[in-house]
This record gives sequence, structure tokens and C-alpha cells, in this order.
Amino acid sequence: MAVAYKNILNLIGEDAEREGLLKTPERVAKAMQYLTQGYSQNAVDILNSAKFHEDISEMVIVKDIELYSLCEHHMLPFVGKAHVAYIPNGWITGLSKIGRVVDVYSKRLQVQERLTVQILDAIKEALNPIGAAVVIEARHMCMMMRGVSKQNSITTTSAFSGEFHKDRTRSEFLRLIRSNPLQ
Ligand SMILES: Nc1nc2c(ncn2[C@@H]2O[C@H](COP(=O)(O)OP(=O)(O)OP(=O)(O)O)[C@@H](O)[C@H]2O)c(=O)[nH]1
Ligand SMILES: [Zn+2]
Repeated sequence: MAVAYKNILNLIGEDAEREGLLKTPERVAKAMQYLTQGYSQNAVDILNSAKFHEDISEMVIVKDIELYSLCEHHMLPFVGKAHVAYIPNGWITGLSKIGRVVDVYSKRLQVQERLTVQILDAIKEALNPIGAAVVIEARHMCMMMRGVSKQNSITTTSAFSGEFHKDRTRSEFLRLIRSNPLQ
């Protein structure tokens, strides 16, 4: 990858041999490897690694999970928050694992819609919940730094399963992700 980035430096008109850029191809390669490490990680395994039996069937929400991903069209970042909920059906997972699952799928080339559904599907597969819900709100650098140049637009995507198809459950989830309980 570093060789390819050295070529790219030359192709954009830079001098890849100048002092400040000597280590850049390797740095960028490392950064890109980190930003795409999700390809070698398995979200369902992560959820299963801290899965506990509990007879609880009330909604669990982990909200405001920060998210950094790369859009697959321009390989530019999109940045925002994920809100994830599920209603257990005999099994709960470690709370941190929800954030890890968001990272597994964020650290790939993505479209926001697919990212949203992949998070939902992993939770469905690992926990077989009564319902699950994912909302992602993000700003896309490809719409800000270039192209249409819209600085303030926010894209919201959602995916719901099971009980969250019911108005009442979905409304409760949406109300709770809008609230600021610790303020
Ligand atoms: N649906 C979806 N579209 C995305 C996402 N990220 C970027 N895009 C869009 O992907 C589209 C690619 O469109 P193209 O017309 O092939 O590319 P382009 O000529 O660079 O388009 P512009 O961005 O409009 O200049 C653009 O409309 C982007 O805004 C995403 O997560 N979901
Ligand atoms: Zn893009």
C-alpha cells in the first residue's frame, strides 16, 4: 500500500522524496489499514464473546456512539453518531460490545444505509432479540469538502426489526435517544 501511496504523491504533483513526505506513504498505509480493520473482524463473534443469560425483556439503548467511517464512493470520511437498541429475549450482551460492533462495520468502505443494516443484522443474529433498532446520523465529507459542498446537511438512516416495527416501541426509542438524561 505504501508503494501505491508514493505513486499517488507523485501523481498529485508532489515530490515524494522531499523530507516531510519521506515517511508519508507508510503513515498513510498504516492509517488506511487501521481505518479498514473491520474487514478482519467478526461482529457476531464480538457480541457472543460477552453474552449473558438474563430474563429481561425491557429495552436496552446505547446512544451517542461516535462513528467514523469512509464512504465507498470517494473514500472520504463520514462522521456522526449511532444509536442502538434491542429488547432482549433471554440474552443480553456486554454494553461495550455494541460500540465495538459499530466500529467493526464503520472501519470498512461503506454507505451509511448498509452500515445501519449490518449493525442491526449482527445484533439480530447474535442475540435473537424481541426487536432491535439502529439510527445513524452523520455528516459526509464528500458532500462538504467537495462536490455539492453542503456544510450543514445531516443524513439520518434507520433500521428496525421485530417489536420496533410497532409505533409505540419505536416512539419510545426515538424519544429516549433525543433525551439528555445526564444533563
Ligand atoms: N446513499 C448514499 N450515498 C452516498 C453515501 N456516501 C456518499 N454517497 C453519494 O454517492 C454518490 C456518488 O455519486 P456519483 O455521481 O457517482 O459521484 P460524484 O460525481 O462524485 O457525485 P457528487 O458527490 O454529486 O459530485 C454521491 O451522490 C454521494 O453523495 C452514503 O453513505 N449513502
Ligand atoms: Zn463520498
